[in-house]
Amino acid sequence: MLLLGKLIIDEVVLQIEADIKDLDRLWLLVAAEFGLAIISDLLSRGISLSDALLGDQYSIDTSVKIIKKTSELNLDQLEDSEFYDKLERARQQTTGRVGLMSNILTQGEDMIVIISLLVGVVAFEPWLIILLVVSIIPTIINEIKFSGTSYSLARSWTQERRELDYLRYAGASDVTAKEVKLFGLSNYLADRFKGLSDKYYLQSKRLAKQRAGWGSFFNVIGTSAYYVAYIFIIFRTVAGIFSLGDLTFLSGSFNKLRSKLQGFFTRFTQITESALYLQDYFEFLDLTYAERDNEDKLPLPQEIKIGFEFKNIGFKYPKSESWVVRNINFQLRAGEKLAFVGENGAGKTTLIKLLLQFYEPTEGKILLDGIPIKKYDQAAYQQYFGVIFQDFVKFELTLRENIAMGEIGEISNQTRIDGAAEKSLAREVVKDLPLGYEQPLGKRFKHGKDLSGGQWQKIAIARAYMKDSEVLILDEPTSALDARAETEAFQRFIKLTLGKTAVIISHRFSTVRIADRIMVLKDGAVLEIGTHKELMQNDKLYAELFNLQAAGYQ
Ligand SMILES: Nc1ncnc2c1ncn2[C@@H]1O[C@H](COP(=O)(O)OP(=O)(O)OP(=O)(O)O)[C@@H](O)[C@H]1O
Repeated sequence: MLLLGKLIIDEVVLQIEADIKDLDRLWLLVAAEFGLAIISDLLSRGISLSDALLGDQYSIDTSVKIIKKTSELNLDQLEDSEFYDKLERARQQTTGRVGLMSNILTQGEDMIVIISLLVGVVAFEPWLIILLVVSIIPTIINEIKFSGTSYSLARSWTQERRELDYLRYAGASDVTAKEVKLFGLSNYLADRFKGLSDKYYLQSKRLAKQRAGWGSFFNVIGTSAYYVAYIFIIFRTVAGIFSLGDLTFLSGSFNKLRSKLQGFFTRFTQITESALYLQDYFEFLDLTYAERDNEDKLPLPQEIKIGFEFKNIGFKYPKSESWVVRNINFQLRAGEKLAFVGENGAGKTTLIKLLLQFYEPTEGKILLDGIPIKKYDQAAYQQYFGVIFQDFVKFELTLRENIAMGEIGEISNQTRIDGAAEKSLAREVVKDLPLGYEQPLGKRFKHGKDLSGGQWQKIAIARAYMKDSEVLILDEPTSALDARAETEAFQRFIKLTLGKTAVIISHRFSTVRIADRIMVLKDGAVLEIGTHKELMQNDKLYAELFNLQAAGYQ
């Protein structure tokens, strides 16, 4: 287009001076420039379109990959703060990294322009190239230096950024709103947020100022070089060596070349920066998990014959020095309902996590029908259990989805969902909701309806009933249920799980006494185990706690 511009100007000057005007060539040139303008516009629109589409695809793809990867990892990795840093950095890559792709394509495009312009400039005035090089080198060095530094700063702040996210959430979310208002915490949280973010702001401000300062300085050098070239071209034009067209072509080419070359090298540093960020994403995808060799895995027994046995189990959480449980020996017999009782922090939930193979015991082993549970395929083994944890998830999805999460493949099986809801007393909840099973739950989305703690719990229990699992584990499943519902829920539970193995963790002794046997944990060790009657006769901690609660009701 620059060249056509030059030719048009030269032609116009020629025609002004000519006695007999022939404008054919001029129109031809204008038509060619018009054609080029249209093509160039179409091309740039095509590029923006493909950028946008690729961007969407990329962000969908990376998000899905991150969700899948997270599910592959072991629980100890998920509970680790380093993991969260990696996840946070990877999550950031789900948006905004598309630039890398379009940047690479733009490099190709610019390369063509640069080569054409170089050829043009060299043909007219080769030494202009030296000026050009002088003008852009400082800018390149500046860019390379600062892009690395800004990446390092962003990376070293991952922890703090997570903390900022958390503070923002704590200060402004429906979940925390009640307490934040009541205890007047908003100023405290806002100040903490501001204190921390100000520190980051100061560091990044310093860097941004340096970058801008040096950038402007080097830009002045570049612009000066351009003007030296420009003045030289003007002189040559006035002297009649260059035509008016040459003047516009050369000054235009030089300017364009400078900005294109600058852009070319800046983009290189942007590409490196993007690649550094992208490296975080790949690092996350490459996270390894202690893969168990799946060879020689035994098939799970169709039916539990003997039961589970904890043999001399001791466990420390990763990165922790203290034993949470130690010297644990007990049996969970096939078909029995065993209750775990113990003070807060005694290790009840931890034993469940070990039973489910979320963690490996530090000492000892757990057997199923006499065979160490490690010998079974882990995924199949975990399918054996229907579990409701005390901190079960309240999915802000529909009621149907919330129940079906127990066995998601059966989401359309109405009989199964009805059955599960019936068993867990969740039917009463469904009846009260205007949209029934299709009712979105929670406050986050349109038409969402929040439930009471007990209603959520009934739905969570339904989730456990969705699956026809061999072993049921209920970790404080009825803590939020009213007295009548709790009794009813437990009587149903006992009836429905007749012949099935189950573990119940509860602090309510009225519930616990229904179990076949009760295991009392204290400070990570088994204090006593037996039937309600036996433990009462034992007259130790169980009897003491039972009487304490019973006395409270009198
Ligand atoms: N992921 C973890 N990492 C490190 N320590 C943990 C972790 N989870 C629990 N603990 C510690 O292990 C101990 C036992 O916790 P656990 O949840 O098993 O107790 P619990 O008997 O179920 O208590 P509660 O009745 O309060 O539910 C506690 O001291 C707790 O601090």
